[in-house]
Amino acid sequence: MERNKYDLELNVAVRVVHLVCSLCQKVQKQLLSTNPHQVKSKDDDSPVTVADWSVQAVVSWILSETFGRQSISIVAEEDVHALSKPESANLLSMVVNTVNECLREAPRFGLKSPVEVLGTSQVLNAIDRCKSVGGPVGKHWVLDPIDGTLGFVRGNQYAVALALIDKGEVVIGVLGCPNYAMKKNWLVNHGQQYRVMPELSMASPTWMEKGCVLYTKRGSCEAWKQPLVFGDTNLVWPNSAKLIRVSSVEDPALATFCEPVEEANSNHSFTAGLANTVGLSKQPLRVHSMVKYAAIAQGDAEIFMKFARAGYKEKIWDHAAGVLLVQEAGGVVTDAGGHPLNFSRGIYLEGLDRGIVACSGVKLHEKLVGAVYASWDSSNL
Ligand SMILES: Nc1ncnc2c1ncn2[C@@H]1O[C@H](COP(=O)(O)OS(=O)(=O)O)[C@@H](OP(=O)(O)O)[C@H]1O
Ligand SMILES: [Mg+2]
Repeated sequence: MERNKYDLELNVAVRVVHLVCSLCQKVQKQLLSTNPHQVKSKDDDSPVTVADWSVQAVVSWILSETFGRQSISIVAEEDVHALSKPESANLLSMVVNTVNECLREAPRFGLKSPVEVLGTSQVLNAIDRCKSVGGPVGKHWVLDPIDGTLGFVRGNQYAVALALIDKGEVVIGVLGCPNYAMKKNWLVNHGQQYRVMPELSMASPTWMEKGCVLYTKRGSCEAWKQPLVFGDTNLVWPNSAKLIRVSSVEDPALATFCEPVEEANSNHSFTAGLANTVGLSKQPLRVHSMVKYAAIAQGDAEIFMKFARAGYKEKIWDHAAGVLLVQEAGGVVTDAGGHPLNFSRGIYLEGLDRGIVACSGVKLHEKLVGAVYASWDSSNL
């Protein structure tokens, strides 16, 4: 690949993810301290919040202004259906305010603010513009505005995930992880601490001072991590970017394996069986969102496995950014049959064989895929 190809796209994507991470932190703090009405249920009963819609509106507006509203293609998780209902009027006005507050801060992140405050219809249009269905031709931005919404409303881990697909391949991956500090024990402990001592945690000046943005470009064999910026600080490139790399642990007994928190999203007993077969001896690290991919990319964990129930189709926005980050940081990600994930077939990972196995190295990966072959027929999946 040409050396500077996608540099502009990557630069804008990293900046906008920083910008919306600051939005998310503010909304999560408010949500936990005061306002449960900011959470709404979607038709499938999963939660969606002011932050999901606001992040989508901000990212859509910035990308459209930068790359051209007419030509841009964005595939994103949220639609305007629930937000446009008459009973959602308050929520909609909160979203419009949140979007404008956030966009006012854009220059601090090296991005353009709108000349005038955005009105309700402009915000709804920005959210609604993200209805592209992707595919094998052309460029498509792929956004999960809040991945791990359950984690977000619980005061725990979540991620903002932005990727660019070109001709069916993921070429840029950016993951904002506002609650992922520099140490992996935050992954396990911080949600509990937050719930046990909410006032203390929020009063602490260091409470907000955590979180990072990871990013990479296809073929670079490099992945980077920047800390979030706080207060009135400007984002000045390269913002203390550090190279990240997967762990070199190959011994299953020393490996940490991550999986979804909710049994409904991945079969915990099947993965426990695989863990036993290959000799993983640590308890699984159950973490919400694509932070699981982030943990592998930066060497805090070695394995991520997800086996959804039969019939569930994985969506591209839940994986694109994280998969590229793990791969460019030196890891391996495939479906459970050992085949690469296919991001060229629309909004779903069509043809996915059983589940997803992401590892820091080939040896662990081979063992796990082999264990799936050996145990699948006797499982009830
Ligand atoms: N039934 C079912 N099976 C498998 N996967 C599902 C299912 N329902 C939802 N999802 C998708 O899983 C995303 C959340 O994944 P997590 O790993 O964060 O799950 S968990 O909260 O830790 O259990 C979640 O992403 P967000 O909606 O962005 O949070 C969904 O896209
Ligand atoms: Mg998601």
